[in-house]
Amino acid sequence: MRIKKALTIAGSDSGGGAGIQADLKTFQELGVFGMSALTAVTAQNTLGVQAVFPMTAEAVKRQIQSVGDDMGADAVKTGMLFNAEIIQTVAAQIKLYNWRSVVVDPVMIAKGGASLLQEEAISALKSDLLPVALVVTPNIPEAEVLTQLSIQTADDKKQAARKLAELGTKYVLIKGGHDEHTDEAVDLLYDGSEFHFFSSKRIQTKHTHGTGCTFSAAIAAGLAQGGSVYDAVSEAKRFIQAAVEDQLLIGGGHGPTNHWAYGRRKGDDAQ
Ligand SMILES: Nc1ncnc2c1ncn2[C@@H]1O[C@H](COP(=O)(O)OP(=O)(O)O)[C@@H](O)[C@H]1O
Ligand SMILES: Cc1ncc(COP(=O)(O)OP(=O)(O)O)c(N)n1
Repeated sequence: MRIKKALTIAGSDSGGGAGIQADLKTFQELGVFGMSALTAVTAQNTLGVQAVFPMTAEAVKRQIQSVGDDMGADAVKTGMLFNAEIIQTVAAQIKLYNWRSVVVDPVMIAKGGASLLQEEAISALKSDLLPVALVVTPNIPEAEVLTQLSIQTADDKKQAARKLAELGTKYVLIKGGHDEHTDEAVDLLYDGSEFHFFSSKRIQTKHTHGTGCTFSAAIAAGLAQGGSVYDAVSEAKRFIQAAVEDQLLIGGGHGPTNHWAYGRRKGDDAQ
């Protein structure tokens, strides 16, 4: 049996809801062997981020090389990268190993407001990382920062997606989790010529910690298994919907999503 493998390059969330922990749980649930290169350690729980300890760029590079030189990766996703030096190192390694199925989740700010990316690193994200991405998955505030556009309407999302595609990424997926005035959670995928909307019922809950990490990891898992971007996003949308719907109710703040829910539902459907 040749199992497919995915590498996450991201930060650690001690609370287990976001970051590397969410990514590895998602890979596991979707039948993909998960590997990791840690960019930062955060002391974090459902109440917020209490501290951030970045790794050196050299430490990040060495982890990626250990995976790349021996095991290889069928897909890669990036999450919290924290500073420009780490971003430049990660982009260079992606090029070196000629990894093509690359999902970039441009993580900037955690739900509680803590900064997970230094402001001066945004230009490196645009100039170095987005050109090597197959898919970039900003939420609305991240898309606004990256494009300097205000995003209120579906047309604004389309304009922002076009502008992001000009930076070199092949597919742009603008997530609608922050669009809280609608009853739906609508994500927009742009493939360079056409727009596709992925819509689901918005769940009224505060337990959405790690939705972005989980969603982008699920897309990477689909790509690792050889699926198209459209199919990977479709399945990731079903995965995140189930994970938000079947609440775990852990912690006193924004609790983590349920990474088991999708697999359990599929198991139930098969019976
Ligand atoms: N309350 C919700 N109900 C259903 N889906 C949601 C909800 N919140 C977020 N999502 C979905 O989770 C995914 C991640 O979106 P988002 O929360 O915008 O990302 P981030 O965590 O990066 O801010 C998207 O597919 C979005 O539509
Ligand atoms: C270590 C780490 N990485 C990323 C995030 C942000 O995760 P995200 O999925 O965007 O979820 P919220 O922070 O919005 O809940 C994080 N918090 N920690």
